Amino acid sequence: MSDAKIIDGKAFAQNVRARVAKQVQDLKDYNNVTPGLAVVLVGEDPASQVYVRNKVKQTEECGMKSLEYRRDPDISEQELLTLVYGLNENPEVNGILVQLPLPDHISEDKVIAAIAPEKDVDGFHVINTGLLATGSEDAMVPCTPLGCLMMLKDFYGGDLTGKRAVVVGRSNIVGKPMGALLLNESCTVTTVHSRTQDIEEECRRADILVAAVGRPEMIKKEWIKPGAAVIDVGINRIEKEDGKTKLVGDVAFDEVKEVCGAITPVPGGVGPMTIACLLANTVTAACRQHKIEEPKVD
Ligand SMILES: Nc1nc(=O)c2c([nH]1)NC[C@@H]1CN(c3ccc(C(=O)N[C@@H](CCC(=O)O)C(=O)O)cc3)C=[N+]21
Repeated sequence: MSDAKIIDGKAFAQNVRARVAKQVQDLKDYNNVTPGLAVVLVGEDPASQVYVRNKVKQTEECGMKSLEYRRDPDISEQELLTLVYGLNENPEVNGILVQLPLPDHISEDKVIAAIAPEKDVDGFHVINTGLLATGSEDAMVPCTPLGCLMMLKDFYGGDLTGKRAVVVGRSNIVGKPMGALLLNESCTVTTVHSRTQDIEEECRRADILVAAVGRPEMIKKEWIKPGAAVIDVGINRIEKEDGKTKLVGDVAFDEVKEVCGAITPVPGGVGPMTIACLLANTVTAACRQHKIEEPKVD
């Protein structure tokens, strides 16, 4: 069997961002609109800081306005809600992202529910979840699943009809919306999780396997149907023998790439696509708010 295609998420994301930059330029030139993305970061989690810095940098590189709101971890829930309400009303802000997780004393559900659904570029609001579940084009689609879908469609030449898709993990931010998206693409979708009886056997049936559980290198070669497309959403920091840390996915990349047809690496796979899709969603949101015909995202 020929070697698996290593899907270059970094290059793919660069393409998406170039397209977004062009759309932003058109919005400025023809509609006098500059899309704006507000990112809210509570606390000082170093990993979150890195993501936020990347988001801000790439937002600006695409020609959009970036607004950053950093708050101390002891901010009250009410204060955070008030900040979100203000962003809902701010006409310069087309997209709002509140970086998760939030400190324990703040209800993530309440904060997400406070975001105006049309500015919810994460696609976490129940209005958007519901629109996605009912197959509506109007849904804001969560960035990570959207990025995964774009890479899968590219690999399969646009059509996923009839493929057996197995999603490993049932989180609200990845697993569930990923399953809904693949179902909307007419895949036969199975979601497996920690209570599934024989995960390995379920996975072996998959033409498309999306791993989003947060368990380092859990998915082994024997779990893979030869030729399958494997999308690795996991980002796990593990310690090497020499004491240094490295990033690995939920998939045992080196062995799985021997049997699968295509695979995304970690880093350089899904992660960069997540940010690119956030920028694409912000353009979509800006178009909808200004009643401008929106560009196709995938
Ligand atoms: N409301 C909200 N929306 C999010 O989308 C969100 C969030 N909260 N909280 C945190 C997670 C995490 N996340 C990542 C995005 C890009 C990379 C990324 O680009 N990773 C690089 C590697 C980065 C590194 O070296 O650490 C890669 O995979 O190649 C990683 C993680 C978005 N998140």
